[in-house]
Amino acid sequence: MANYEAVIGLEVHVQIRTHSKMFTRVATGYGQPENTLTDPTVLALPGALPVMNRAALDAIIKAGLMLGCEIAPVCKWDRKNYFYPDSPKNYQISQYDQPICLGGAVEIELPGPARNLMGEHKLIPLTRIHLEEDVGKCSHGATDSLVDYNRAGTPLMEIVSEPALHSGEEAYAYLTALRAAIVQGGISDCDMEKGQMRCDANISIRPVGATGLGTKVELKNLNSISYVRAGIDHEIKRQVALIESGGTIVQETRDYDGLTGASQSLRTKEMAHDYRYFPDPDLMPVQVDEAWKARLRASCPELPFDRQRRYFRDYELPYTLTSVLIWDRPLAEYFEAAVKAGGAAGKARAQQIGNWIANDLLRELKAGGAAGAEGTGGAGGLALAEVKMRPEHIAELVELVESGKLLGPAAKEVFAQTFASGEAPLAVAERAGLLAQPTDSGDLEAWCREAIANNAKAAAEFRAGKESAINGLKGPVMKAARGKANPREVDETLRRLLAE
Ligand SMILES: Nc1ncnc2c1ncn2[C@@H]1O[C@H](COP(=O)(O)OP(=O)(O)OP(=O)(O)O)[C@@H](O)[C@H]1O
Ligand SMILES: [Mg+2]
Ligand SMILES: [Mg+2]
Repeated sequence: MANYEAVIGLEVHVQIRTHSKMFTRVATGYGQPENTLTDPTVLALPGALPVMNRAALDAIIKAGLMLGCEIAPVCKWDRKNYFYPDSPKNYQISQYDQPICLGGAVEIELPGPARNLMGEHKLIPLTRIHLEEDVGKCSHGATDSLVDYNRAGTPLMEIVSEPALHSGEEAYAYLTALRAAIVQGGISDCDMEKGQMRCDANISIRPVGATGLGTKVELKNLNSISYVRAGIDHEIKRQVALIESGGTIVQETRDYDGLTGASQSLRTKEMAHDYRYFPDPDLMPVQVDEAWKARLRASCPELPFDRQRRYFRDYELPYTLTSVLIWDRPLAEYFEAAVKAGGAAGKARAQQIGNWIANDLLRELKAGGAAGAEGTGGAGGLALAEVKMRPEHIAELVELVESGKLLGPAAKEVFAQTFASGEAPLAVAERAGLLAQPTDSGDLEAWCREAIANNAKAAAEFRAGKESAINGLKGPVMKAARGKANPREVDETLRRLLAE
């Protein structure tokens, strides 16, 4: 293994979330009764003609702009000819030599040395992104086969990477980042279980130091990001073992079974299709002008890693907290709304605000039963939009804690009640008697003087410059106050008396 380097390029197919199909107005959908989402165009009845779906074009241009692609001023449609029952037209409309998006890159993060440390970032260059139509679905029985055309004609974008990945781990990071960008851009939900995102991995190996490319093997049917990682690592080992035992790699397509961890050949190069691409005479080329691009550019959200850099810079958030927030756009926007609601103090308290969201709010969301939020592995459970606790409530809660009006356990209780009812934190705390008792300043001063007198050593240490020695005095004061004193007032009073 040490003598070989793996080279991997990924082809990722993503179904664009549109109401209607790519070239006709019949609805798209999943889980409907078989062959109900069809019409003469989908079924390729004689005389039916395709009409482009502008929403699908908008979505792919947006994806291209988010990933830094060049948007071709003119692109065209080609027929990819092959016969298989899942494509009733006998060809698939795709884009061959003039795709709509060229170049671009996906920024990835590899696992860090520890969970709380950021890993290495890399830019994985893209070759192209083009638009095509999805095919139907065949189910093969023992003696017969059935075909369902509901999926046929769904807008599908194919994102092709350069052969620039080198391990299953890198492919995993690439798919994670790509999926987040597409989901956060509102282009697709990328649910792999529903086939909304599918990945083929092209894998070759070469001696370390070589620059040419080895013979590639294409792995198909990788239906989860973890299976892609496992399938690639398995294929790299298989190729190295084959070469080391004196064999040669044949160009072929293999099927990797994520459950058994084994792969088998589906077809070799000799059986590869000759697609006889030619321009589709029924469709005009597409011209994308500056105004069209500008309109979509304005709708592009910030990419997760750009958001993370902004959180480091503006709020000095710790890495672990940012990596909870950035992968789920509604969650990140909720956090930013809470910081904003905190006004001038919000920015300084961004970390406390983030902690309540990442720990307490997410725990409640996950425990909730409603439909998933964004599907990026973030919130899950209850959707953020349905939550009664609003961002301003988090800001108010943090303000109460920071000003010493709410102590730890009481703050948790207020959180639980606000989450359940949507009643504002201050109102909850007042009604339930959870506010820290305003201590009589005379009492507080007396307790503090007593604590200083009874703990002369700690007092002397503090006066000599040992900052932490003050904690040794707070305990006795709190005890005298039966835990009800405002910690900030205790701190201030002790400091004032110690400075006398
Ligand atoms: N020798 C190689 N080793 C690893 N990856 C490769 C190699 N050669 C090409 N690739 C990668 O394989 C992928 C080829 O995808 P592309 O869609 O261009 O062609 P294809 O697989 O022949 O077409 P189809 O869409 O019909 O499957 C790209 O991601 C590319 O980076
Ligand atoms: Mg391809
Ligand atoms: Mg391919």
